[in-house]
Amino acid sequence: METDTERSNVKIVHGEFGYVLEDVPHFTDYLPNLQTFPNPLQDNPAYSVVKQYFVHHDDTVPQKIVVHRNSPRGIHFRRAGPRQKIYFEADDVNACIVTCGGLCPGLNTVIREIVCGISYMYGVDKVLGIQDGYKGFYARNTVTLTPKSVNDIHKKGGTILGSSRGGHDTIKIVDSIEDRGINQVYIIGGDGTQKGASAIFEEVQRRGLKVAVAGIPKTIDNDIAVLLYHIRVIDKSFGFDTAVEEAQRAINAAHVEATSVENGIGVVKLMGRYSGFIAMYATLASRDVDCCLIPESPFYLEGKGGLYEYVEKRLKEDGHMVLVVAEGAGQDLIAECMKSMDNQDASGNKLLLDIGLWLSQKIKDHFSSKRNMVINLKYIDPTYMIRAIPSIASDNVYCTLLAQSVVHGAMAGYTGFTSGLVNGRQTYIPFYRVTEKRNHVVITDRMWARLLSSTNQPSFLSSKDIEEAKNAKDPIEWRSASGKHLDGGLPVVHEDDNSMESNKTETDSPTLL
Ligand SMILES: Nc1ncnc2c1ncn2[C@@H]1O[C@H](COP(=O)(O)OP(=O)(O)O)[C@@H](O)[C@H]1O
Ligand SMILES: O=P(O)(O)OC[C@H]1O[C@](O)(COP(=O)(O)O)[C@@H](O)[C@@H]1O
Ligand SMILES: [Mg+2]
Repeated sequence: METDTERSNVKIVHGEFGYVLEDVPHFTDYLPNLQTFPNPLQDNPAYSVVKQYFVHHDDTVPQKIVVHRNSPRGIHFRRAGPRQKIYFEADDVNACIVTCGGLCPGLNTVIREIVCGISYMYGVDKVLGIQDGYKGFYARNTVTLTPKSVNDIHKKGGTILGSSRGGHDTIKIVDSIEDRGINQVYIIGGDGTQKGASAIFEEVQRRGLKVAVAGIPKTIDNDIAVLLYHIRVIDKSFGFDTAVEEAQRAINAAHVEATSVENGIGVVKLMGRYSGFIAMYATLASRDVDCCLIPESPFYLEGKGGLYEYVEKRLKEDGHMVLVVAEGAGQDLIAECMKSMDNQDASGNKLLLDIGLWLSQKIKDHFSSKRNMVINLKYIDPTYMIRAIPSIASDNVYCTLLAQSVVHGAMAGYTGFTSGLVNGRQTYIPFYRVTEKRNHVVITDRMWARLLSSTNQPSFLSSKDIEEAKNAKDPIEWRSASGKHLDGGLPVVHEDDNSMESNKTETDSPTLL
């Protein structure tokens, strides 16, 4: 892995008492003597009562908010928001928006708010929608987006622009950007998309183009990492709250089914290829779940402390149970039973075997053949229903903040950045921080302990596992040390420095997500 000093476009500013600013690239880094313009917001009636129109050039947001008396001030990110000087005149802006990867509630809200924000705040009226993801740059027509055409789209699920996996061809994409005279590119997508955005930015910079490339992080799985020394930076991604809310309906149905019959078991599969955040938060929110299984925490079926034993205990005590399983959980167990296919989708993501169906069948077989018990198991797979709905109110507000922030950043000449919420403040984060690793539930962290104490389920960890997890250099990826790779079977790359520090800080991190 590239270190910070080897990376291009790394802008680190050091200050007193261990203050560090991880700054984002700006046009002026590679295009000197650009003309600037006064920000039209100062004449905008919406801002007329705001005491301070513009973000102070020195405003930064700390990544770490729990500090000790003598600890250094640590890493900061540039605060998002309108700047006094901007690098585009309204008539010169030719913006485009693209959505890539899997669906996520809130995509249309982000599109709407970029179009409305850039139009109402900056007077820009040329915004193109790129259809069907990255490949749309060179293989599809574009659509014109206006505040009128996007007015109601936040009420619909999905993305009005369409999306896709695969098809990222940096050269063809940047050729298309140049040919169309586009000078602001807004890219909405997950971890793969942000990697693609970073490649586009590098190529744009190499060609010396005055084109702002800005990302808006999207992931229903909450697996966009933005890790600094193993501490999560972005609080959460949009659509996540909606997904957790919608998952409650499936869990509730499973609970009703399970409580209505003798020895009822409700199994609900939720999305989460590599990260079990939706399953974890849906479980914590619901209180009807007796067991939550996620990719980060290994489990086993047979014997003492195993899943079968726990299911039997719950049935004997309560007469029913509800089990939530994230789609990436237990893949090592299925692979032992079935010939692993090792297939990938067009973007290179591993195609998973269906844990929900497999586990349901295993439980049925166990109780009928080995325990001679009659059970009634109902399996619910609401995964695509959850991500196809429009976003709920809190996510809509969040999408608006992300969209307006990203527009302010691009107008101010920042580029190669993703907008993100850090400790409740909107910030600009350099691409390389978003693309380094995936975000995972840290099972040595307090949040997973909270879940275990809420469901009262076994941890399924042996004392050897616990020791390994606690002593792992990287608490997020400890399973890889024991040969169980979370990230699609690929070896996980570790950051070697600061790992001891990370052990301490991650455990103390109060961040919910
Ligand atoms: N390492 C990469 N470099 C460039 N583009 C990538 C990379 N990984 C994924 N992409 C592109 O990003 C898009 C979305 O990626 P995908 O993994 O499907 O979804 P998501 O961004 O939601 O994780 C696809 O068009 C894919 O080709
Ligand atoms: O849309 P597909 O190709 O069926 O893939 C399903 C995957 O998409 C997701 O919903 C979102 O994944 P991305 O954020 O990587 O696009 C995952 O939870 C799920 O594993
Ligand atoms: Mg992804």
